[in-house]
Amino acid sequence: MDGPLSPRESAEFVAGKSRDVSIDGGGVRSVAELLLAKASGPELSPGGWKALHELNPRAADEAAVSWVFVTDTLNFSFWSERDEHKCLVGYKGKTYSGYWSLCAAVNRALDEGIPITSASYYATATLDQVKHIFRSDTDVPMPLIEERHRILNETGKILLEKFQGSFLNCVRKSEKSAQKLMHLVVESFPSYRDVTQFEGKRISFYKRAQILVADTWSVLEGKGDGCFTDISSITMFADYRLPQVLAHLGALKYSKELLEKLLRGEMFSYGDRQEVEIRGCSLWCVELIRDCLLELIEKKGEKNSREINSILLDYYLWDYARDHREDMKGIPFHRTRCIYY
Ligand SMILES: Nc1nc2c(c(CN[C@H]3C=C[C@H](O)[C@@H]3O)cn2[C@@H]2O[C@H](COP(=O)(O)O)[C@@H](O)[C@H]2O)c(=O)[nH]1
Repeated sequence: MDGPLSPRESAEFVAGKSRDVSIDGGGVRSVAELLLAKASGPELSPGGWKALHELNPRAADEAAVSWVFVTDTLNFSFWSERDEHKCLVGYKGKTYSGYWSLCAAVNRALDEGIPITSASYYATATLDQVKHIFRSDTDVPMPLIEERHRILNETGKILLEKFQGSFLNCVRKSEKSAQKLMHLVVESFPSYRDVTQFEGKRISFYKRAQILVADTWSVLEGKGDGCFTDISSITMFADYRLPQVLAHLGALKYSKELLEKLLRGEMFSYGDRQEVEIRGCSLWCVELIRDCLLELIEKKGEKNSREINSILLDYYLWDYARDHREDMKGIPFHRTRCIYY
């Protein structure tokens, strides 16, 4: 059987048939103009991954790559039923929520001498050990902790069997191709298989596999084993924050019916038509924003020394969503509980 459409093909296909989500051309342009002002700044450069985020590894060695692998293996579903009542992790005097609570818990475990980034540890870690590592400072635990335990054991066992326990070995098998690495990850690790159906076609968004490739590129600073020749073929990562920020910025529009469902906080199942439309249109929207931004840079005559790609746009927009949480309160995010994003 043929594989699913690629994330980019899937997004174009979904956007072309979407009923409840649409992309606003004017909004796309205004986001591109917002990004143009940042095009030569640190936020839109690969170095921003380390410079702007204190929890990310400083090094570019095997341990740092292992850190990226374990965090991106668990990089899903942090939203809480009530935003004022959520999992929080205190680390080195700061309190972290959402995705950053995961990273803070990983760093806290390492400081406590727990080898959470070693496959030989997490392949057989018990549920109690995993609950301890990802413990919350509030009475709200990290969501899906049992699934996180199962995925850690499954992924650790496969990494030991197929790649001698080192994700860097998996990276090296990709021969510096981002696409080869993405497909090797999806073929090897079941929890990364973010694939569903839409209008009779098998489609993929591969959100965690793509962000894993992107974060590997970032932690290795685009050099050596991380010098992927086709890194710009990786698309944005179809999570639940990017749609929210794209709607907030006017680039994504929801039908009245869908907006009312979102505002009621209704749950969506992974693969529901409207959930797929939100993810697919968001992904396609960022592709259009990138195209528009590259045109604006061209027109400005600015020789853009660095290539702007969808990864850097995604990172920027995700960080923007974090920094503008208050302004975005009125724009809901879609609530799906799953292990894929
Ligand atoms: N599209 C996209 N989705 C991303 C990320 C990241 C973390 N990357 C950062 C790390 C280093 C880089 O510099 C990035 O700044 C997490 N997520 C997703 O968001 C959701 C969590 O959100 P909240 O509940 O607010 O913490 C959840 O689905 C998670 O999988 C990203 O970059 N892009």
